[in-house]
Amino acid sequence: MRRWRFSKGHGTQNDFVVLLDRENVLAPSDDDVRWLCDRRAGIGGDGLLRVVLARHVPEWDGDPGLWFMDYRNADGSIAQMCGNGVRVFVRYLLDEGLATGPDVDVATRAGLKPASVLPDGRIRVGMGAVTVGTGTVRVTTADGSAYDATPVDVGNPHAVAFGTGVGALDLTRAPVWEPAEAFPEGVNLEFVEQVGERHVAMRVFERGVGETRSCGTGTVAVAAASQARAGNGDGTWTVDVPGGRVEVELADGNAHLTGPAVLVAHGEVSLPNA
Ligand SMILES: N[C@@H](CCC[C@H](N)C(=O)O)C(=O)O
Repeated sequence: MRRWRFSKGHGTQNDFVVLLDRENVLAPSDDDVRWLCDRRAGIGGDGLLRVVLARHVPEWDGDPGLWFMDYRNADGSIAQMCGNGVRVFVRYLLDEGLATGPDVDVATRAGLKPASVLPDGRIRVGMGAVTVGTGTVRVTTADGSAYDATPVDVGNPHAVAFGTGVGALDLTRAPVWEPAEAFPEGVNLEFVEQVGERHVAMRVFERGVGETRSCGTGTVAVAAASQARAGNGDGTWTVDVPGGRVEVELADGNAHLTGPAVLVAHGEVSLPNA
């Protein structure tokens, strides 16, 4: 029987199982990830955050003394980056005494992410470069509604669809995009509604998960695509998601994401036999 210590946390209700694996010995399989993230059979989460020392991660060529965020989607797939996850990861490091704040650097597959805990408790993360693509893809939701969507790279792939009120969207099944070759490894799909000046609301259908209550990289994609579309100069965007609100600062092609991060449970889980 494998018994693992875990924590559970969320950032604007994008929720994660957190596993401390300092010396890289746990090796969760795809099935393990799916089971841990299963809301009925396991603990439940949109993804898994494995906390491992960066020196054990061959693809990391930076400071080996940092903590590496090994992020996995609920279906077991690996993603480059998770904007809400990195805040929860920082909260975990601080609460467990694995780092000292208020500034904490996190190693990720999308590079080094510097984070700071703000006086109000929210966490601000340097997300790095955000690139709004040219052209559009056509995204069709379950009820047959079709939207033009702008590709955006936030380290992981996104497509941001405009021209919809988010309340009535049908995300009960996965939307499809055309041409399919635009995103051979899948894509996170955001749907945006303008709320006010530099203020938008969105819903998201995440690659490897399904509809989630929030997606941090998605909020950055939405802010960048909205800014490009409006022809605005750099500035700070408020992004409302079903699970709360975040702020995205855009400057010179780079983004900072600020939002809450909380841990809600700690325990021990007995995994089914492999
Ligand atoms: N929820 C995350 C994004 C997680 C990864 C994504 N599903 C992908 O496969 O790229 C966020 O907060 O950014």
